[in-house]
Amino acid sequence: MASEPEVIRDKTAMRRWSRSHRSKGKTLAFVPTMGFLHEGHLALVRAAGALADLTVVSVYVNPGQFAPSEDLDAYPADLRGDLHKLADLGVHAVFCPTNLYDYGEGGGRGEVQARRTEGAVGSSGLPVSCLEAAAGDGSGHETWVRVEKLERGLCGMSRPVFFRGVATVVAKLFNIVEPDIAVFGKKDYQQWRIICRMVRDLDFAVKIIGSEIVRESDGLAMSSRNVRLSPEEREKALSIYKSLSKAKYAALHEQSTCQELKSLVVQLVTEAGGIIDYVEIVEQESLIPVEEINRPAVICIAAWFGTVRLIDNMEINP
Ligand SMILES: Nc1ncnc2c1ncn2[C@@H]1O[C@H](COP(=O)(O)OP(=O)(O)OP(=O)(O)O)[C@@H](O)[C@H]1O
Ligand SMILES: CC(C)(CO)[C@@H](O)C(=O)[O-]
Ligand code: BAL
Repeated sequence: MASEPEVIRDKTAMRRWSRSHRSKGKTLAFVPTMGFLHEGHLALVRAAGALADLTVVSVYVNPGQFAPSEDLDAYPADLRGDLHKLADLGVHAVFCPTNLYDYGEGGGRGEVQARRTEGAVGSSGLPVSCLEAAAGDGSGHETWVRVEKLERGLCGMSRPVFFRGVATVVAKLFNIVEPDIAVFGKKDYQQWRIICRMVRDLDFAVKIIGSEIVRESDGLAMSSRNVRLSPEEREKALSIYKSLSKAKYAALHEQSTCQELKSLVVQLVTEAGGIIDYVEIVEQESLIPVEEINRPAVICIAAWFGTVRLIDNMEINP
């Protein structure tokens, strides 16, 4: 039986753990997560395990990437279950920080929720996340990492504080864990590209690996949020995978235009009962919208089923 991972809650202790192993010449692979782990996460952990001597997984639901109107308080959690799964995979340390932001976090998600303000823009006119809402607008944390162009489109349109929150917390986690390698899922395609760009632009000494999307046997992309779908919504949500697959086929075999491909996805998901947030076809690296698929592209979607917003994508390599 694999030994239990060390559970580290304090950021100074995490850095100490990492440095003590690195000083002995060990390499470290890191998988940041928000917990409630499923096979998609575990695939990243296995990939990480094959790439370095030691694997660290973080479990942290980051208030800095949720707007007050979003689903921070509804985000599922099961730390005990997560630790069992990670022990089975031989993970060495699990970082569940309680003091990542030294202020404003108080009792965690409950306290953030209790002091939450409405909307995503504070009195200063600047975007406000649940982290700022909890600390009092304008006080506490004020340094944000922004990947300015890549964060604008796709999920950045409807989640205005999301990517600055993700880039900032990942920068903090990299500074604390000091990994050699970090693994991200391509399910969150824009997030993966943003982290690659941040690492390049800010010279983080971390190699970023993008890991393929893991799907349920019927094609639905695994996501912690799937647990919040009713059985009927779960069935309807399959339209995402089905429509992306049809669009990819049409792109490769029927010379359809991007407009036709996007309309096809919108139509199939809407007919199934989903509410479209966006459907876009973009270049794989720059995420710039394309009119024609004559170079590597990716078709990205976000859609609501009931109160659950799901994202998915499919790469198209002509
Ligand atoms: N189905 C999947 N396939 C591959 N990677 C995944 C999958 N689901 C999540 N990941 C990756 O796991 C990491 C942690 O993601 P996170 O904890 O937010 O899980 P999640 O399932 O994406 O949750 P949600 O979408 O509900 O926020 C991210 O790099 C994400 O891309
Ligand atoms: C990368 C991440 C752990 C940052 O909070 C989160 O956005 C996620 O789980 O994808
Ligand atoms: N997987 C991305 C985390 C989020 O949606 O907040």
